[in-house]
Amino acid sequence: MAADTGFKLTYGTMFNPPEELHTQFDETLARMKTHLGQEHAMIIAGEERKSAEKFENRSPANTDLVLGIFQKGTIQDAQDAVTAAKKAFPQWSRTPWQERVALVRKAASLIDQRIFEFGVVLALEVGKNRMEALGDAAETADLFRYACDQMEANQGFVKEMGRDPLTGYLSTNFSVLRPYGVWLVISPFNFPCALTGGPTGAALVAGNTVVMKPATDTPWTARLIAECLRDAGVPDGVFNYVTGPGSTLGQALIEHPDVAGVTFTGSFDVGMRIYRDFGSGRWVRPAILELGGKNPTIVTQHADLEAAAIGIVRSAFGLQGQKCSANSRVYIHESVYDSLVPRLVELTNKLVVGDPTSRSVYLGPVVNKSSYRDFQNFTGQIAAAGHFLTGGKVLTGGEYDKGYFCAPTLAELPLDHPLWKQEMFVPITTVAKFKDREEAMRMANDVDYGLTAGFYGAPDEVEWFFDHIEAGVTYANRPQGATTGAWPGFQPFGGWKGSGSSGKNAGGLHYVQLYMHEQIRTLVRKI
Ligand SMILES: NC(=O)c1ccc[n+]([C@@H]2O[C@H](COP(=O)([O-])OP(=O)(O)OC[C@H]3O[C@@H](n4cnc5c(N)ncnc54)[C@H](O)[C@@H]3O)[C@@H](O)[C@H]2O)c1
Ligand SMILES: N[C@@H](CCC=O)C(=O)O
Repeated sequence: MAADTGFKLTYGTMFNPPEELHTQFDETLARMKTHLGQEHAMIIAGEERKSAEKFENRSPANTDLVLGIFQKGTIQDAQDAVTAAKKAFPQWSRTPWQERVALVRKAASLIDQRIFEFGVVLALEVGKNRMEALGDAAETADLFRYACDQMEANQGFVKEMGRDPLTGYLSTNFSVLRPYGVWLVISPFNFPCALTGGPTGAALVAGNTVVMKPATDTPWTARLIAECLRDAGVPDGVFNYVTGPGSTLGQALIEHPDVAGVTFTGSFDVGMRIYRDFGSGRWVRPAILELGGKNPTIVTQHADLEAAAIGIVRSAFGLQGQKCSANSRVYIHESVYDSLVPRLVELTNKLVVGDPTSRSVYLGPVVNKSSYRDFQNFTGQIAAAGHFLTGGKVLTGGEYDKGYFCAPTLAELPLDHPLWKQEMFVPITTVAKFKDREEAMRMANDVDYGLTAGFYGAPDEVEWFFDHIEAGVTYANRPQGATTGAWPGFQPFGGWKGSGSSGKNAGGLHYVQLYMHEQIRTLVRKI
């Protein structure tokens, strides 16, 4: 991104982008706004596929605005997509891994070339602010490249093992990682680029063929990924893009016996159901599940409170609290509570809420009416049991009346309230004080989730935090985000406990291997 400026966009660097990036975003937005509302087909076996029923993709910032018309894919479409992927598998899996790497790298470059188009689509259909939107697209290209780098660093995962200590024979052994077959990728609305593209890139590089199904709220971003793969020259049928409801199309894909593996990213409840349904096949198949979070931050009396305040507010309210990594619980040492909380409130009150494509806006709308109602329900519960430090209301009047806008909300709540353990996925964060850090750690770990966690304290407290916290991605003393903002190759992303099934993080050293099973090849020759 903006190579001539030397700027590398990550979620850590996105707060100070070069001016050129804004200019290009604005130009692309103006151009794209003139032809919204077009119809987009699915792609099955390399062909554009339309279905009888359609659905509208509307902007959550302005529900009058129809962004595009998408296909309500049927069970037949699901079957056709799996058939196409199955047919393409033998040739793709036998394509030398170096050629697969070259094609996926080319697709990554095409994402880079279209990055502002991706950014505009992500801002319009998800409601991401422009930097979050561009970040999601840039992360996707880097996830593609990271999977390619891993294939190369491991020479395609063909490794010679020990030779058997036999007399009169030469017995060689090789470990070879090989693809499974048809891989299903089901993605959530909140990172429709990285969480559709990341698993797809890894699955393809490994030699699987793919069926990708995005969330109903975010079909457009996934269509752009499909176009980049197609335009890079990935053969017909190797990837297939279908759109439609999870409960029908998604379920049909999960139940299809020819699907060899799945990566599902989404809520705990849907993920666990998929895990059980997928487990009812004829044999055990790999299911990579990336699920929800209830991410804590602990602030001790030795913390840099300004760094803590900035990091917490960024992670609590970035993307309207709709990140699996969002900082939804904050535990603060009682001696610094009265210093830190007013600063959290002050920074929260400065956040601009509005049209996510506007440069000054930090919080766009929540994604749909259901999330808007969730916010009203949760704030109702908080009003009854605790109290708001700031926020607590949906926003109305003017442009707010057309979309799903909510005030970023900080609240105090009794520690035995169920909302301390439930993922809310809206811009609400609860804060509480603690007396000693062991108590804070107990509370931090006392949830079913274990995705990300943050800590602010003295350097000699940091190892204690890392050693005791139960989470897959952990950050200490980080103003760029207390619990959010992982980047491939820097902070591979994945969860423990109810937050993830594989124990290996995306964009990391052990990820692409999840898309392959091992074959040991022993060859004996008499000598
Ligand atoms: N751990 C992670 O890396 C990670 C990342 C992003 C989001 N998430 C989680 O995702 C959730 C938010 O996303 P969401 O609201 O889109 O999640 P969701 O669970 O409602 O939906 C996720 C996907 O599953 C599909 N789906 C729904 N029912 C299905 C079924 N029966 N069969 C097959 N597919 C089905 C949906 O259409 C969508 O594509 C949050 O819980 C968040 O924490 C986790
Ligand atoms: N990878 C993102 C979160 C993705 C989940 O929603 C982060 O690190 O903040």
